[in-house]
Amino acid sequence: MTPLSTSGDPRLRGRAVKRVAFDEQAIATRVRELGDQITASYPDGELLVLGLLKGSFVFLADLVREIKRPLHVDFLVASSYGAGTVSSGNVQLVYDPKTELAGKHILLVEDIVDSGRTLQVLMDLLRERKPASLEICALLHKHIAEHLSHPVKFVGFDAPHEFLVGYGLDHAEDFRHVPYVASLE
Ligand SMILES: O=P(O)(O)OC[C@H]1O[C@H](OP(=O)(O)OP(=O)(O)O)[C@H](O)[C@@H]1O
Ligand code: HPA
Ligand SMILES: [Mg+2]
Repeated sequence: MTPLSTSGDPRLRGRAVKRVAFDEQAIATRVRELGDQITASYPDGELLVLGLLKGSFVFLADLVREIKRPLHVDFLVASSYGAGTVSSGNVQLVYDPKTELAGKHILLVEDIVDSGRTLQVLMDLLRERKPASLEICALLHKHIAEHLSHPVKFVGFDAPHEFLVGYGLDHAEDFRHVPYVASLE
């Protein structure tokens, strides 16, 4: 972990950051590696990258620019944390993509896998749409999910067991625009 002075960062609303888990440079390097891995993994055919909002919006924007093959992008919106720091257990699908999924290679992009409840609900739903393949790419994985029926094929970083913010991740909607990933005091 990088000890870092973020006390003067005006994006933090005066909240103290306990530590920076992944800084901008580490994230950029890892996203480039993930892009290369994904580029090399897919055969011909239609690749649809499905971003899970809101949390994945920053990661998705960086990641797709590192995937060197044709692809389309669409989004899902799901929510279960609200203003809390633990899953409510109630995963609400707020927006369902209109794009046809049948016969396409679907890559679901997540910011973080924590309890795994979000992925469990969404993977069951997406599988029913008969894609040619269905895989997950997550920037962060806490490796505490007990009931994930589908392995996460592409993982950016193993994440510490702390509540993290930044690079798309929020606490009560704050901090999504912070360019590094940090844990809060
Ligand atoms: O593995 P889990 O315990 O289900 O947690 C992971 C999910 O929780 C967060 O979403 P949130 O409900 O906060 O919505 P958001 O993406 O709009 O912030 C996060 O962005 C992931 O999608
Ligand atoms: O650690 C986290 N931070 C932000 N959002 C989250 N959603 C699940 N886990 C987290
Ligand atoms: Mg959230």
